[in-house]
Amino acid sequence: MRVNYVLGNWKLNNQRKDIDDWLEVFKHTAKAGVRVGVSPTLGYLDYMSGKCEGLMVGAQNVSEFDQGAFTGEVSAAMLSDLGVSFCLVGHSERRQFFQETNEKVADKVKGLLSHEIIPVICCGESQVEYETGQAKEVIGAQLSAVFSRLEVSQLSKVVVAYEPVWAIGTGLTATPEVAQEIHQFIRQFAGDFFGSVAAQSLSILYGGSVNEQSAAELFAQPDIDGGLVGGASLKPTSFMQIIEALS
Ligand SMILES: O=C[C@H](O)COP(=O)(O)O
Repeated sequence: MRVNYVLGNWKLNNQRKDIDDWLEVFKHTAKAGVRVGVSPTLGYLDYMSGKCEGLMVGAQNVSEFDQGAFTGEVSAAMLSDLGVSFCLVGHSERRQFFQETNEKVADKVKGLLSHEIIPVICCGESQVEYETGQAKEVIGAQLSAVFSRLEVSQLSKVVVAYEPVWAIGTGLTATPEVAQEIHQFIRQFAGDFFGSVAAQSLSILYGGSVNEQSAAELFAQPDIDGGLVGGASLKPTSFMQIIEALS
């Protein structure tokens, strides 16, 4: 049985007062097999830690380096020291604006695993790649860089998030059928590397304009194991309804 996740990505939003207001409203009752978390910006990780029972705190990025003269970076060891449970890697905004390559993503995943932080490996195609039928090829290249450096025993310790770039922040959610087709492809692709039994243990989340209206139908798909939620996670009531949709 796979673990299901609903993870919020607050991106470059929410200062202390906003976090206090969010936590005031957000209520969460733990459900078996479901993990819930949010990722504030780096500066507020410590502030968020331990503020809400059953709510994991995650980071949005990590350095591929352990330590040294790398101004402005934060290592996996430091995230672990701050009590971080999961960390996004390879988010399309980092690939697009911060030159995060497939190889860097693979290095980051290795570093996070060595500190027992769950890497949430983001992948997904651009609009042009989607329209020209290249989605699977692009996602395959993104994931093979990571999978080729993992042991089979590590597959259940990572999470993959499929986030079509054209659906992020646009209000254009992929249809449940389109999302399911790609999730099924990702699971088969993992199976080619690690075997089909191991691939069944891989949690694959969908991200891209998930909201309280679209969540239930997406999460009902057999290979969709929850969501990575951006904009809607900033509103605690919406985020709670999205969590409720995962039953
Ligand atoms: O990490 C989250 C994704 O970028 C999705 O963002 P969104 O829900 O605002 O489209």
